[in-house]
Amino acid sequence: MPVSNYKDITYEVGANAVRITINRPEVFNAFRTQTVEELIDAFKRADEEKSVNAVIFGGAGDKAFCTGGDQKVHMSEDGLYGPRGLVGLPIEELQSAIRDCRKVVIARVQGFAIGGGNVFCTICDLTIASEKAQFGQVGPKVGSVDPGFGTAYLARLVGEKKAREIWFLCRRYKADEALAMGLINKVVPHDQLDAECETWAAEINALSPTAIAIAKRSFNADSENIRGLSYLGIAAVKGYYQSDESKEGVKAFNEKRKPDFKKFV
Ligand SMILES: CC(C)(COP(=O)(O)OP(=O)(O)OC[C@H]1O[C@@H](n2cnc3c(N)ncnc32)[C@H](O)[C@@H]1OP(=O)(O)O)[C@@H](O)C(=O)NCCC(=O)NCCSC(=O)CCC(=O)c1ccccc1C(=O)O
Repeated sequence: MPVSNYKDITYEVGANAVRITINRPEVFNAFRTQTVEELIDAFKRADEEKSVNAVIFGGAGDKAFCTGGDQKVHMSEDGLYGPRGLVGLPIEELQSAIRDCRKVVIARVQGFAIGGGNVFCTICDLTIASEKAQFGQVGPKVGSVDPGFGTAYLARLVGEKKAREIWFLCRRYKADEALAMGLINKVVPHDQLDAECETWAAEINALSPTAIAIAKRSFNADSENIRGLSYLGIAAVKGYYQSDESKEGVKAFNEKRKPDFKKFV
């Protein structure tokens, strides 16, 4: 797919990094099938980019990095997002593309990193956040769950107790709390976020690309079993998405009311 055909994202090659940006600020950079397809294409393209060692992955506008799956699109009869992948958008392929990309992927988080957006922060190699950023999971509140990297790998970053708290309470965490729990690498004043990301990318760009690629593969190897778990788990989520219990979560979010899950159990 040529870069000029991207509708939901932008792709730019800078001096120190490729910048991949979700460009759907009107829905807080939530993703739909098209967004995920374009992101897969972009991360594969970045993997081949010879001039830089890093990717800066962000979301357009000031409000959100990414708030996960687009809940307006998810209001479908069959409970799925569309025609591709296990749940109608190939999120499992995108998570793999980010991990398989030989560049250091830096999440640039200026606002909300919620749901699947929080999973992106978990998977990216590094995360740099503005002091205005907020992190959290909403899955069990809106009829969803990530049964792979968003849970099992999250526990490796923040520890089992904290990971369970994140999923079982669905609270929001400020940037300094995310830093303290090990979810992110650095918090900076809002207006210094881009400069900080660029500084990190420039440092990385001075290093050996092959050594970096081997180090990334080696880090990944130790948690590679989670990819298998993820594929099986997301296949199970497909069945859950088709249930009335899950559909109630999506409907309630869109109707701006509290969900009533108990009536479906
Ligand atoms: C981000 C919020 C906390 C912001 O709250 P607030 O400031 O009160 O603003 P709102 O009024 O709620 O939102 C403003 C505006 O934006 C729209 N919006 C926000 N997020 C979304 C979204 N994800 N989809 C569609 N639209 C969104 C909102 O509707 C408002 O628009 P109006 O037109 O003005 O009404 C809060 O908004 C929030 O919590 N958002 C998150 C919503 C959510 O449910 N996200 C999806 C979670 S589930 C998921 O991401 C799974 C996706 C997936 O593909 C997957 C599947 C299976 C396994 C794994 C995965 C995976 O890992 O991704």
